[in-house]
Amino acid sequence: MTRIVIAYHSGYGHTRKLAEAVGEGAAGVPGASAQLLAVEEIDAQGWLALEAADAIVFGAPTYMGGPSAQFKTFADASANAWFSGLWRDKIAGGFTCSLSMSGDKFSTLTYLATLAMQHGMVWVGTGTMPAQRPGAPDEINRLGGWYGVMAQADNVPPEISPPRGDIDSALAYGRRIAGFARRLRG
Ligand SMILES: Cc1cc2nc3c(=O)[nH]c(=O)nc-3n(C[C@H](O)[C@H](O)[C@H](O)COP(=O)(O)O)c2cc1C
Repeated sequence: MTRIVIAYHSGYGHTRKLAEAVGEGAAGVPGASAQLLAVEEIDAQGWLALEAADAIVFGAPTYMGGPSAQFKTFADASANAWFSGLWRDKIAGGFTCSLSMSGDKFSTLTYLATLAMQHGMVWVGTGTMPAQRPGAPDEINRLGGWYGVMAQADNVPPEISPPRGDIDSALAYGRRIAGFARRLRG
């Protein structure tokens, strides 16, 4: 079984919707399993799950132009795994959600990729074609993100926003990550 762990923080539930979709997409690939890990609650079991993973997908909301402080606390704590090379050669990816269409989401994604590179992981982008109608709420990759999944949520409950297109983007990304993990890690 190829193991995909989605290590995410979500303050108000919007990024969690993406985490769930990435997990659903990944778990739908034959031979793959997915586990969601809320990084602000991580314990010894959680660190072991990350160590055993074939792929880790990082998710954080964009707060003040970067990943949330809770995610950064987790990233800093991952220095222990870094010292021993525990995440080396694992597949990696990332996603973020913010209020504005841009909102400096790219800054968050580049940070997540940098974290993966520091750990010696292999980053996988979305590989998605641009939306036919950019910005349309039901379109996959409506915001044109290739580094990782970009989502936008209005200031409403997560059941309403981010819209279908962003959820579908996260589903497709989960499938892509699991596919790579299957091929490269077995
Ligand atoms: C402290 C804070 C900082 C934020 N900074 C940004 C920002 O830089 N860009 C943006 O577009 N939205 C920003 N937002 C809005 C959030 O990114 C947005 O509400 C997102 O959907 C929250 O995701 P979550 O529910 O997973 O926490 C900020 C929200 C908070 C609470």
